[in-house]
Amino acid sequence: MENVIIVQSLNKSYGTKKAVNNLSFSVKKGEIFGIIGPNGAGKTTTIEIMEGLRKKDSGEVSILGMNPEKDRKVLNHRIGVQFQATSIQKKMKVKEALKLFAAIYNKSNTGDEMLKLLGLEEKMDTYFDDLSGGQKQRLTLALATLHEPEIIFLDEPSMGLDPHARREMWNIIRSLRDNGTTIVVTTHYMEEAEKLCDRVAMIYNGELRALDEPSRLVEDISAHFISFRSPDFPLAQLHQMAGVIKVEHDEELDAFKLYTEDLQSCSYLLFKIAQEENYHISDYKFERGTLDDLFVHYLQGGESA
Ligand SMILES: Nc1ncnc2c1ncn2[C@@H]1O[C@H](COP(=O)(O)OP(=O)(O)OP(=O)(O)O)[C@@H](O)[C@H]1O
Repeated sequence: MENVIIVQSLNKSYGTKKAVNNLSFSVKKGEIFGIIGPNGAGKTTTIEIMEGLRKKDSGEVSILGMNPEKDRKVLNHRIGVQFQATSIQKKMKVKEALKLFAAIYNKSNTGDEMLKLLGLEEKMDTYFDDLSGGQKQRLTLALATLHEPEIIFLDEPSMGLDPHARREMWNIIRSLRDNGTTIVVTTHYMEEAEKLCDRVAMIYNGELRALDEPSRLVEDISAHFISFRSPDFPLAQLHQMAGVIKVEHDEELDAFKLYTEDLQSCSYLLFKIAQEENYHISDYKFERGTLDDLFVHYLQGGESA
């Protein structure tokens, strides 16, 4: 599949703070590409450089074969950027905001189909400030897509939305993708990354830590674990067990989590030791990790992908 975005060895510092550190990735046409990472990881800086809103220090960024710094005017008509709700005037009506953006993009229509999809038809005469959080987010999405861009950049699109509104937002984003639009989305909701994105890049301290389909990322060895309770299994013995990568222990609950490369042989060993030493095990289960687990693993371990 064709790459519509290529980022190569991107660097950006603010004074002595390195916000983006030698970052490289590419985005394929028609995918939902997630950029995930904790607060301050460099997500906004990266997305704003791609949008042409921020200057890079070094590296290459190609958006639809163009340079976002030099070709910004042309690119503005081919990419859509979802602005933060705070950048829209409170006393502007929905229809006025739509007209304004239509004028900016030289479009005569105000995205009627999109408005229907977003459920905003009834809200045309409502002031922006009187919309609910979900409606505001949907309006900013409508404004970003009015000119039918080929790529849409969304910075935390479901921030502040309740779970129902968040799912609605995901459906809208998926339908844009299904119509051939490429979507780049930053999020720090791991569930959003897992359920919405086709591929995710995990960044931390401005560096790429992992990049793959969410389901393949959680296939990562460290994302599998065994959980059980035991009042007497010595923690030190678990640490020494072959194949164990990490042990978590909740003393209050006598609960353990063993992260392992090999669930089967680790389980065999666990029960073998318990049998020989007469330790007690209960509530035993295998668990497949989620992106949340992987995220915590990378943050704690700090290993590179
Ligand atoms: N204009 C700026 N001046 C100085 N430092 C900045 C500026 N913008 C961002 N930073 C710093 O650069 C780092 C990366 O910030 P950035 O906003 O890109 O991260 P982020 O992953 O989007 O974080 P968040 O999820 O909190 O929005 C942070 O340490 C931040 O404090």
